[in-house]
Amino acid sequence: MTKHIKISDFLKQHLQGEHGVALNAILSDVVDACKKIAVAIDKGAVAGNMGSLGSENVQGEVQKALDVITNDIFVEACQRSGYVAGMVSEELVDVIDVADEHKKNGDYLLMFDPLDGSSNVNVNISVGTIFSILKSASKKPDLADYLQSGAAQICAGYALYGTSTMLVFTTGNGVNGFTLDADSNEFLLTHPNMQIAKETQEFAINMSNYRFWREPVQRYIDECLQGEEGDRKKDFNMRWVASMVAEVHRILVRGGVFMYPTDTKSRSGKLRLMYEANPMSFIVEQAGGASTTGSQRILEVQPSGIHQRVPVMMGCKSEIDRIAAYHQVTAKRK
Ligand SMILES: O=P(O)(O)OC[C@H]1O[C@](O)(COP(=O)(O)O)[C@@H](O)[C@@H]1O
Ligand SMILES: [Mg+2]
Ligand SMILES: [Mg+2]
Repeated sequence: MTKHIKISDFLKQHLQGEHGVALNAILSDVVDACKKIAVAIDKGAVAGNMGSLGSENVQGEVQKALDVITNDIFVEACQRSGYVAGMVSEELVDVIDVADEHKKNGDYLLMFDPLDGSSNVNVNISVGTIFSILKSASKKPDLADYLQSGAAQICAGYALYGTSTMLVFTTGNGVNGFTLDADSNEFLLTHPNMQIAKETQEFAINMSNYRFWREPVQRYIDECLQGEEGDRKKDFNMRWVASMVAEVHRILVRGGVFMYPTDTKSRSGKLRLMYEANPMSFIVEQAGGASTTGSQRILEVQPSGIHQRVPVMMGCKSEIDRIAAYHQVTAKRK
């Protein structure tokens, strides 16, 4: 059997330089949180974790019990290192100020979606956790410290609770994937230097929104559907898991594009910039892919709010360039 490197050894070996010590400590806490979340999800109905609560989150979405449980696990675990000054969670309206006694060297910010794809949780389909780390200008961050573009991220990653539990992350030096070994309860490096395939014949989009999309998105999908008989001269396959983490992971492993564009029902898009689109865009770009709103590289979007939404198209670079070009054609015509 191949001997895989443990994530703790990988962090020690690879995280050096300005942020090395802090990232090592923060990521160790993230690893711990994701292991605990995996257990909570795994226990499922046995622990009574699978229902909906009466409450709504900041996005007006009905909260599942696991949305709240996973949020609490993440917040609790990730203030231990002493390096995190504040956090933003999909599940909480306001920023989370980390108490002073936990802020030894706390000038890093952690944005996260504790449970991505939560509509899949009680039908036993893969879900995930997404996180992004920024450096704060101050140990007592104000709103402006949080509102940095995705290009400023120093680390981003996700955990996927699927057929295996995996942790995938980047610190701006490629993308590495680790699988949780149930025997040792350690994440082991199984997917070094993940790269997105240069060509693809697979797209992921919620087709039920077709009639609400703008013209460039309809054009791109129409051409995929025309297959061999159309301009693309090849057949395309489609997937839609409805968990962004699972879709992006599939794209890292076997290629493709993922799209949640703006449409006439949700004019700003559905996905959240700071803890969904930005971290996934950083990972996708680091794996050789691309990511756009249609008119702008996602990592260059200047946030105006911590829960801001954004249209998202990401994956295989040549396909994303094509989609962006279709948006330009429409924009020029106006
Ligand atoms: O149900 P829809 O409209 O297809 O949306 C699916 C999308 O919504 C999300 O589930 C949003 O994530 P949350 O579960 O964290 O709200 C994405 O993961 C996924 O791509
Ligand atoms: Mg999500
Ligand atoms: Mg969520």
